[in-house]
Amino acid sequence: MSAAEGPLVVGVDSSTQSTKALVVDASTGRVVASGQAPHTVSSGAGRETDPRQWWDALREALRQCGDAAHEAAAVSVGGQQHGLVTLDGHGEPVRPALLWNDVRSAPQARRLTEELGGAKFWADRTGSVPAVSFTITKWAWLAEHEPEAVRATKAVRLPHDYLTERLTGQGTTDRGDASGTGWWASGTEGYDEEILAHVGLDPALLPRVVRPGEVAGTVRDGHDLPFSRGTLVAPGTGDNAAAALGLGVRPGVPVMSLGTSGTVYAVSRHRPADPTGTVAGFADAHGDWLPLACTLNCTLAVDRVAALLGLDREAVEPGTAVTLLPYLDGERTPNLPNASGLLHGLRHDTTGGQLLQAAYDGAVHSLLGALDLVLDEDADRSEPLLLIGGGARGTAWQQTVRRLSGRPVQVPEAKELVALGAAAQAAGLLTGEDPAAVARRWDTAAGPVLDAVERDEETLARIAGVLSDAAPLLERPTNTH
Ligand SMILES: Nc1ncnc2c1ncn2[C@@H]1O[C@H](COP(=O)(O)OP(=O)(O)O)[C@@H](O)[C@H]1O
Ligand SMILES: O=C(CO)[C@@H](O)[C@H](O)COP(=O)(O)O
Repeated sequence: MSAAEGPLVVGVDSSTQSTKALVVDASTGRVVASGQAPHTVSSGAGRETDPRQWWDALREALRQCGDAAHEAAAVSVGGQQHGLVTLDGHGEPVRPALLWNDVRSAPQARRLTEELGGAKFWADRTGSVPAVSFTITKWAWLAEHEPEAVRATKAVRLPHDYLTERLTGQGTTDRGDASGTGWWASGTEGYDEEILAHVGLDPALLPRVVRPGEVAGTVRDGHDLPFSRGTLVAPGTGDNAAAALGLGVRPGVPVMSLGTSGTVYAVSRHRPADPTGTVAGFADAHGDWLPLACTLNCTLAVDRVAALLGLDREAVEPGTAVTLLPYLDGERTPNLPNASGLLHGLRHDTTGGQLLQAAYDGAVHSLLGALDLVLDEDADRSEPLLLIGGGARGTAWQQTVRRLSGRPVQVPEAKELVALGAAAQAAGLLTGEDPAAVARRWDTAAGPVLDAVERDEETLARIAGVLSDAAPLLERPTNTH
């Protein structure tokens, strides 16, 4: 390995299934070392992870990076959005974190929306109508189901805040991740005291919101990570905002991420406020906005269908007339938290490969339905769709997105765009540059462009028809939720 040209920085992606760490040369963007370690998510009715697993996974991922991590001059943590981390007076978790894909708080999401002036009030005030993923719905669920846990809580954090605080000893967050809580007012860019009072959450329990470009703190003594005391710690952010930074996207460029969650988003200069709730009006980590739509069922759901069929995930076959709505975890886009998977149109001659293709089609249909809504009106519709996340490696995913979007699709060669975005934020702290400009200098979005093909309108219309006709079934709770 050749010597680095500039200082080294560390970028972390603590996402739902695993933690990834990259040591990056701040001058060139070259990844000098990397590591990855898994965490577990509970199954059954809820989705929970003990936050201490994230710390242990971070330690293991950094161990895999070897000596390079010791030399880092700055570090930044990107993390899965929305998770509710409740800490006691010693900074220890009161209980496991409730994750973004835990749908038990669906009644609380509905109730909160109604109690405080309806969907338009929420969209105007916070940028988003609270969906089942949002932190505020989880806090309301906890208050109702485990009041003793709420009483024991002395600090409320998001996943990336938890890790950053263990590094610095200070409770901080950033505008990107704060905008996914439901208690951050996007108009004033501060905590919304009326909303907090409504859910009985003392603002003193919340972290300080660090501004873009500001230092969150420095690495403290007494931790078990390979950083030196005094290493700069950047604000960090939610994983989607980190990936937007990591791609250096300019307003109007659409991104689709295929991971545990599926997301579509674009940077915008305008503060979003969609009262239908399809688009979440998040802030980005940069000072702009990140209108975004998110599905709960993406790579894990399609991989599950492949496993049930005993097929490799690439063993798709064309010509399907089957519709598979892969809502194995309930769904958020469309807003059907009680839904389960639904299959329609099965015939004697349907093959396993066609069923698998139907699962891909169903997952991608949900995301594409929201794509136009996250883009500003004046966005250039011929701009390639940037495809990222673990699923973007798969040919079946790439071809499905291409066929159903009718757009050119660009697949960046860089694999870990969330961790790269965090690294760009850390590098920006050292050099005083805009982190998105750092990422553009690193050329992180470079990769092959698959030309546009004619959009498969027939499949899109068939799926939309089944979705609409099956609405009462999809709204009905099943006995597993
Ligand atoms: N070569 C591949 N083809 C298709 N899917 C893949 C491939 N490699 C990984 N994946 C999928 O990527 C997912 C993990 O993506 P990732 O973006 O790391 O998830 P998350 O950030 O949500 O933890 C896995 O669920 C797996 O199904
Ligand atoms: O809830 C959302 C976005 O609103 C998810 O995108 C989470 O941020 C989880 O991300 P991954 O672990 O799938 O990357």
